[in-house]
Amino acid sequence: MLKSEKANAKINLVLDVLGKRDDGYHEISTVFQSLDLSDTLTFESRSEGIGLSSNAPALPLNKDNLIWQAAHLLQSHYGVSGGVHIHLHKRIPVAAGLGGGSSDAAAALRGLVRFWHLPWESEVLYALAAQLGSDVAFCLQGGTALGSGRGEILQPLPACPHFYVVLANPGFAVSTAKVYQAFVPDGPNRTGAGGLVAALEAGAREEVKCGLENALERSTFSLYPKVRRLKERMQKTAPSLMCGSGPTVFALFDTKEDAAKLCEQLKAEGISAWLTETVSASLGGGENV
Ligand SMILES: C[C@@](CO)(OP(=O)(O)O)[C@H](O)COP(=O)(O)OP(=O)(O)OC[C@H]1O[C@@H](n2ccc(N)nc2=O)[C@H](O)[C@@H]1O
Ligand SMILES: Nc1ncnc2c1ncn2[C@@H]1O[C@H](COP(=O)(O)OP(=O)(O)O)[C@@H](O)[C@H]1O
Repeated sequence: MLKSEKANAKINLVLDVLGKRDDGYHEISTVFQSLDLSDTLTFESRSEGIGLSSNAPALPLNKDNLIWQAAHLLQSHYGVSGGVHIHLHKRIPVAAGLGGGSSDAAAALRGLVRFWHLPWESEVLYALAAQLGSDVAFCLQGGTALGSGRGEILQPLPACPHFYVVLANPGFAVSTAKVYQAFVPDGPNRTGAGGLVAALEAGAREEVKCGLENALERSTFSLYPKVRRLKERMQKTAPSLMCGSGPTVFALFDTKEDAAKLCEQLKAEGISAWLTETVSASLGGGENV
């Protein structure tokens, strides 16, 4: 029997960079939010090893793929003797600030726990997630959460009010490591995550829109001025922010009609755009197919 698992994209409603650590990572404070836009992983039994296939030609189908790494970590930790073939149906743009690779890795962990009939041991899974990448722990749970440390320490937050979300991508990939490297602190005047957390606690949707902030924008904008122009274009219509390390920009809408209108306008201007929406926790959507 084939089994499948959804891997949802994420955005950061706030991303504050607090400083550089001795291990080379940056200490951050971020509000993660899952989106409905997702990849799908399908699992099929095989006698040994880990096989990968995908509809995305540019992605590695070997140990460089985060799905392979997640499967390998789980197999080794629990001494699983059988193998698996995993097909990735990619819809989330790659290296776009939407956490696609991290979410695929988290979906591989969730899906393979069921597929191999392993126990759901949260401590083990979150430790494996943190080894795979800073965003993988959030992608394991999804919904709305406050991330600290390098992003892997999570605190639950009230679910974000529902928004339709337009994503626009300028058509090139951005290296997360390069963006963090280019980060220069901007002094003590940062708002940080506090305002947005308060807005979520009050369920105040207008305050959520006003609280959007991403400290990595300056680095990415200086490396890729086209991303700044894309944000300025979107900001004319709705509250907008760069996703993670970029270069995708998102805009928040109350109505599907208004979101669809911007999405169509962007496409008419030759910009890749998607219409999606925020989703609350309980990710996975695993099913037998
Ligand atoms: C910027 C964010 C915001 O959610 O997302 P993306 O733009 O990648 O989606 C994350 O912090 C990215 O997390 P993730 O993509 O998992 O990064 P990792 O694989 O752990 O790290 C890639 C590289 O980014 C840098 N890095 C990452 C996280 C962090 N807190 N500080 C860092 O300096 C390090 O140079 C690291 O080698
Ligand atoms: N399953 C995967 N899906 C996407 N990217 C992957 C995957 N496995 C490894 N990668 C690598 O991870 C890097 C970051 O991709 P991605 O997670 O999509 O972006 P971001 O970190 O900007 O959210 C890319 O360079 C890509 O080659």
